[in-house]
Amino acid sequence: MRKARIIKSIGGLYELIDLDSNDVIVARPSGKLRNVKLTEDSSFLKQTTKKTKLEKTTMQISPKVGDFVSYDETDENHPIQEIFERKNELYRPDVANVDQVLLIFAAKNPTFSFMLLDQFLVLIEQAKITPVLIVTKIDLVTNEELDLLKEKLTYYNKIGYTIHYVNSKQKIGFDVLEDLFVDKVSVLAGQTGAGKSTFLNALMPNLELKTQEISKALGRGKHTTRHSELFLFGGGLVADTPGFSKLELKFYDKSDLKEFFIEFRQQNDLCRFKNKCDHIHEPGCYFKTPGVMLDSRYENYQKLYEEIKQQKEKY
Ligand SMILES: Nc1nc2c(ncn2[C@@H]2O[C@H](COP(=O)(O)OP(=O)(O)OP(=O)(O)O)[C@@H](O)[C@H]2O)c(=O)[nH]1
Ligand SMILES: [Zn+2]
Repeated sequence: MRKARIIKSIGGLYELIDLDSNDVIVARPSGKLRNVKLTEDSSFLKQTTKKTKLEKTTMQISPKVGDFVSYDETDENHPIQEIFERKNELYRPDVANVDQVLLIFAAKNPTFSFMLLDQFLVLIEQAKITPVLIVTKIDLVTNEELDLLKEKLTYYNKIGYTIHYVNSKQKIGFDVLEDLFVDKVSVLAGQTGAGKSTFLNALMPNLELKTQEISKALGRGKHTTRHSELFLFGGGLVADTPGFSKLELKFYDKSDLKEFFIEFRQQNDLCRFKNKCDHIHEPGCYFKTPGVMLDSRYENYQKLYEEIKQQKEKY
């Protein structure tokens, strides 16, 4: 039995990369595949069996792109035997075990929106993936405007997010990005026109991806199915379609939102109400102290909280 990762699924067949040899293998799922062990902390399990007591459970899932699997190398069909536990999974694109979402945001054209950023971050945190913010088109703003933007974004550095600033046209800011993709599965996200494909193109000379593959890599091909694919890129893998195109926040309870604003999680002990606090109306809540949170970030939290509350009241 050998270990591999699925990079493509085509009509019941799978393309795998063998983890030891790096060979590309074509495989079928085997009849035995039905039983897959998922452990307690699998997000998949949590969603489906929220209220029941979680035990090591056996259930049927089908292989998908990004999955780590074992396959039988002695059989010519290379049947997939087992799918290993997923650390996370996305549905659009349909990829498991994503390491990072590269959030592509333009400094200008389209206008930088902090609300959009905070919404993206909630969704990415909810999916248990690491976001990396790439601010593109820094050549389109004045130095003063860029400094102002950077100053605000320092807050996001402070709470633990990585940010890079680039001009993809003149390839400025790319020297530190050489290892960005190495050994990772990446999904790009960002508004239309934010500069996703130009960014990948600017990385291309070092990373040897052909132009054709880039347009394919960003879903410019004729995708009629929901199939997805991972491309070798920069020593790692990149999903063929951008993620999080729909920015719909789904929450059962408004109190769940605070889990995905990471500063609440990190500094929870500083709020004297601890877990009982939604950091909204509670007088004396630490996070309402001026200067603790970036103003726009706290306001966006309040707005999103209200939105969830109102959605719920409709039903
Ligand atoms: N000046 C400048 N223009 C840029 C930069 N990055 C991208 N652009 C331009 O912005 C426009 C949109 O860039 P794309 O790379 O096509 O954006 P995208 O995110 O792939 O867009 P969609 O495919 O619609 O999702 C193009 O005209 C690019 O030339 C940059 O760093 N500086
Ligand atoms: Zn509080």
